[in-house]
Amino acid sequence: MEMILIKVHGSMNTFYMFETAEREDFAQIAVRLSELDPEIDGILVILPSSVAHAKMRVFNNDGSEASMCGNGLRCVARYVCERDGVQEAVVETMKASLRVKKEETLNEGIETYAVEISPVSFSLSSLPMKLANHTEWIAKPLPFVSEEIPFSAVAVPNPHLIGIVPPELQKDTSHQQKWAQYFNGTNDYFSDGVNVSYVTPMDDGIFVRTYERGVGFTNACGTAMTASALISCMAGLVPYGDVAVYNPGGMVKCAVAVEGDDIRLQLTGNATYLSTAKFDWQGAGTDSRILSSESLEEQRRYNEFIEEVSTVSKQFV
Ligand SMILES: N[C@H](CCC[C@H](N)C(=O)O)C(=O)O
Repeated sequence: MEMILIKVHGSMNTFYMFETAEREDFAQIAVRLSELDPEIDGILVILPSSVAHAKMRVFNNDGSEASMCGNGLRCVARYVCERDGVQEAVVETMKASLRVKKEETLNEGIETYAVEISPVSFSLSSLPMKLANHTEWIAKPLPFVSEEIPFSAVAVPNPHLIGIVPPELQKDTSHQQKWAQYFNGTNDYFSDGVNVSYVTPMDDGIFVRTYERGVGFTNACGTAMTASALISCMAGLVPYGDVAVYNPGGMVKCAVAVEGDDIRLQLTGNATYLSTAKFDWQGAGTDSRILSSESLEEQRRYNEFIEEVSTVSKQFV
């Protein structure tokens, strides 16, 4: 079966994206494509929806399905808005139908979209995370990991464990890698794994590096950056409102608003198309191949953008 794929990225978190009808083998397609193209972090599947303009399903490189993907949703938002000739749309995801909209470009020539990140829950059962005698864990060290790093557990709705760390733990990623690999293997705390982010306050925002469940270290994780912005506002590290979040793949803006129990999060950033590809899918266990691919020449502009913003994060990358 021949499929037309678009290779896309949000903050250099890179995926193959395609529109199709519901099928049972998306996990196997994700695994095969990640074998064929080591640059990708998963796949974004665009499906019909009875309640929204479209439905998005997300599969990590290891074939596991995620309930949300912030960087990916910006790319799906662009596809749906351009397909339907609209500036705003609604995209159905596993746990919620989310508002998306085209924004003024971050920089001319870079397509930019804003997406709602929701629902948000601090209840450990929503990750899930198991900690005896606790139902939440916010801004406290996990003594078995470190006495110095305040960790927070939050679902947006995919699961995130977020630590506020000094620059030294950004320059040397071995501490983050050790614990992220443990929490995504056989462990006593996260039965479904967890995305692990280390956050360091900067002059005008925060720097976030994420070890993603089902993938490993990525250039950026949209849900993680947004959750990290929320945690940083709650810790008083940055003011509520628009938070600049720097990452190895660039920079995004996360809008954080909290009124009582009402938490509203919005992620704004690029939605870049890298190339189109023809993929011959013959089913799992076969040697399905990418038959051809054609560059779309948008990356040059994004590289210039990274040059500008990476003056901040260059010290950590
Ligand atoms: N690895 C994540 C899914 C991808 C999310 C990330 N790419 C993002 O942009 O939010 C998980 O298993 O929850």
